Amino acid sequence: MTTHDAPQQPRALHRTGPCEFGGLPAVHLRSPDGAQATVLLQGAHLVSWIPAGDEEQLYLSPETVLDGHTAVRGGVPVVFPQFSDTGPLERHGLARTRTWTLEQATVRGEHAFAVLTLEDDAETRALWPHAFTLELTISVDRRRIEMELAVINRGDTPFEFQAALHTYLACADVRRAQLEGLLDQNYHDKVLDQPRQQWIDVVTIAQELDRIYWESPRQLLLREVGRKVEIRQTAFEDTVVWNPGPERSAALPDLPDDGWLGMLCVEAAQIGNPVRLAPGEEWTGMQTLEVQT
Ligand SMILES: O=P(O)(O)OC[C@H]1O[C@@H](O)[C@H](O)[C@@H](O)[C@@H]1O
Repeated sequence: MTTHDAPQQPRALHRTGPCEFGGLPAVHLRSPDGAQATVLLQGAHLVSWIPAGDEEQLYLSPETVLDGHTAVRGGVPVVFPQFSDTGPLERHGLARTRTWTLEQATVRGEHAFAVLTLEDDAETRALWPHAFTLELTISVDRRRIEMELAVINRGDTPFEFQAALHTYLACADVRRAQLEGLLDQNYHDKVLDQPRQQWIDVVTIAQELDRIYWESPRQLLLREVGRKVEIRQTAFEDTVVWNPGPERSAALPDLPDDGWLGMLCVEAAQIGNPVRLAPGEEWTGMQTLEVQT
């Protein structure tokens, strides 16, 4: 099935609580002021964020496969415990294709939030032999969304992991968008497979771009005509900026040929220094998006 655009009732009618999205189990959030978000249980994958009085801020490919186990193209995939193909696991790890448990979905004060968890099982231990709990808390209010990923070592030996919140921001036309705030930053250019330094303050997209900015600033700004989105991260040390450009967009089966024009991934990531967690320890990282007026 490739339809994601058919939540079962008009979005405005959804309240905070379990729902379906494209036929899959999901949870919907709606804060008292009307900010909304929808999260699939598969991967704890945020597929929609609509700030109060505004429009959709995330890109979700109309050609993504929604079958409950194939990686979803767009929204916010959770990457864990391996970034991309840097290790032996499936690309971007094992969290995005597994079904998480919805622990809580509620409205408190001005916020609506949901908590989803994933624990190791025989299948994950066969791939990655560690006892862990992941907890993703997503909270919306007004013009802001916060995504907090917690990783807990529940085993009796230490483990190391990489992680990312692989956010696909929607763009009207990415060729006219600017990502600001990365001046002077060192990065690894994955397209050229070379280390580089950012020598102008804005990143613009005209073709494939795939970069890991090391120990990046905590705050960036995506600017388009009539729109500014602030992107903040805490604890995540690195930031990945990715757009497939026209050729890869045409080659990816779950993205329309012109899909690259409508998206820019700005990912809060922990790649260069994998986190080492001793038994019982917990690590928490957060990405916050806020639409500026
Ligand atoms: O197609 P996937 O597995 O979702 O990955 C998408 C992209 O994710 C980015 O994080 C990587 O830097 C890219 O190299 C990769 O192509």
